[in-house]
Amino acid sequence: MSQPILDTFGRKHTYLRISLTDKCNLRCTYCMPQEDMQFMPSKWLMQADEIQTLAGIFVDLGVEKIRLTGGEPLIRKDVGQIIQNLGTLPTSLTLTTNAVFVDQFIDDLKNAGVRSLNVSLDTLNETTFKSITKRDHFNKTLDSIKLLISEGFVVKINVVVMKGINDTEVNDFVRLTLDEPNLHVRFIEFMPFNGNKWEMSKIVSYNDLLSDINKQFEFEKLEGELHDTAHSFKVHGGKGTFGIIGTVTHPFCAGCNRIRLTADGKLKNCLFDTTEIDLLTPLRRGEDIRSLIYSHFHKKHFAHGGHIDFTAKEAKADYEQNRRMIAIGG
Ligand SMILES: Nc1nc2c(ncn2[C@@H]2O[C@H](COP(=O)(O)OP(=O)(O)OP(=O)(O)O)[C@@H](O)[C@H]2O)c(=O)[nH]1
Ligand SMILES: C[S@@+](CC[C@H](N)C(=O)[O-])C[C@H]1O[C@@H](n2cnc3c(N)ncnc32)[C@H](O)[C@@H]1O
Ligand code: SF4
Ligand code: SF4
Repeated sequence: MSQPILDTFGRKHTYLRISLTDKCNLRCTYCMPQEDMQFMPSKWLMQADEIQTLAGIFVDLGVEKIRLTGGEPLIRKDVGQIIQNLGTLPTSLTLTTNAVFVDQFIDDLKNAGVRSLNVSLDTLNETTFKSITKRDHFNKTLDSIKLLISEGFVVKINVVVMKGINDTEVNDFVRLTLDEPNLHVRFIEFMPFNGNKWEMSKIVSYNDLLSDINKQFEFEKLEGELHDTAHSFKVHGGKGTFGIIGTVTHPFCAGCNRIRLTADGKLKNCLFDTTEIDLLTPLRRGEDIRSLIYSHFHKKHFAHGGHIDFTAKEAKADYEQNRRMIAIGG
């Protein structure tokens, strides 16, 4: 194996998130705020064999876990093949998905050794689902989650909590975990991206979430790893867990091990860093991309592309120039 991907803070980057597309069948307001989005032309996208070659290089540089994301990874026509190809690499493979099309890929997922999927579902109310996602797929999403669990997968539900939208449902989500050992719920603090009308006052903070949950449940904190996005908790007597991803008030940058590859083959060293570099063109030209990868991570900032506090004026200027979440790969 080659040298690992280190930054100047000594963080080792072992977790690769590959975005397969910036397209999606939903229109979640916090992620893709406009209905009429301009998507990347298909010819810009990494092809299945290029994804496999790039992933292989990252595995050689120490990547131990690959997550497919997007946009919606499961709307890509060749996703079944991509999953099967990546399943041959010596890493764990997983996906973050809205799950609407997951029933078509159960065998591909099993054959590729996928054991756990993260599924976005922000509400347990059909009307609220439609107002957040602008689409009518509530029942299909719930059925997909049930199917995944019945097929033996571990499911983590991602809930972006927004004040006045879905914050009254937090304890209903926690209740779902009580009887199901393979179901985990993570509440996420709403983050700012270009055009998503983020304001600090719209987030429900880590502390507020915990005190809300504490009104109905007794729970204990679980041990975790420094690189975990979520702090996890277990309700006394419960079987599953709940977690809080405190992106804004409890950032987890100190343990960051994340590498991002956008659907058009750009390398991002941080979700919020705008200085991405192109890997696809040099790969197509047969050039050595390892040195590009090392040097890009050598320039990585400690947190959030250089800003700890999202409310600072400079941070706002930066996140407004950043890609939308959908085009980064969440
Ligand atoms: N600030 C920040 N937030 C992130 C990052 N990666 C993921 N998130 C947030 O965490 C949420 C959950 O991400 P997932 O795609 O489910 O993956 P994960 O939490 O890294 O995955 P596991 O810990 O493997 O389950 C996302 O929806 C983002 O809101 C990151 O690098 N930085
Ligand atoms: C961009 S989506 C891509 C994968 C897939 N379409 C899905 O929704 O799971 C990945 C994750 O990013 C999260 N996300 C998107 N925009 C966000 C924001 N503004 N703040 C926090 N999380 C966000 C979503 O909730 C989802 O869990
Ligand atoms: S969060 Fe996922 S499902 Fe929702 S618009 Fe973004 S990419 Fe699509
Ligand atoms: S904001 Fe950047 S540094 Fe912090 S955890 Fe996310 S990718 Fe890593």
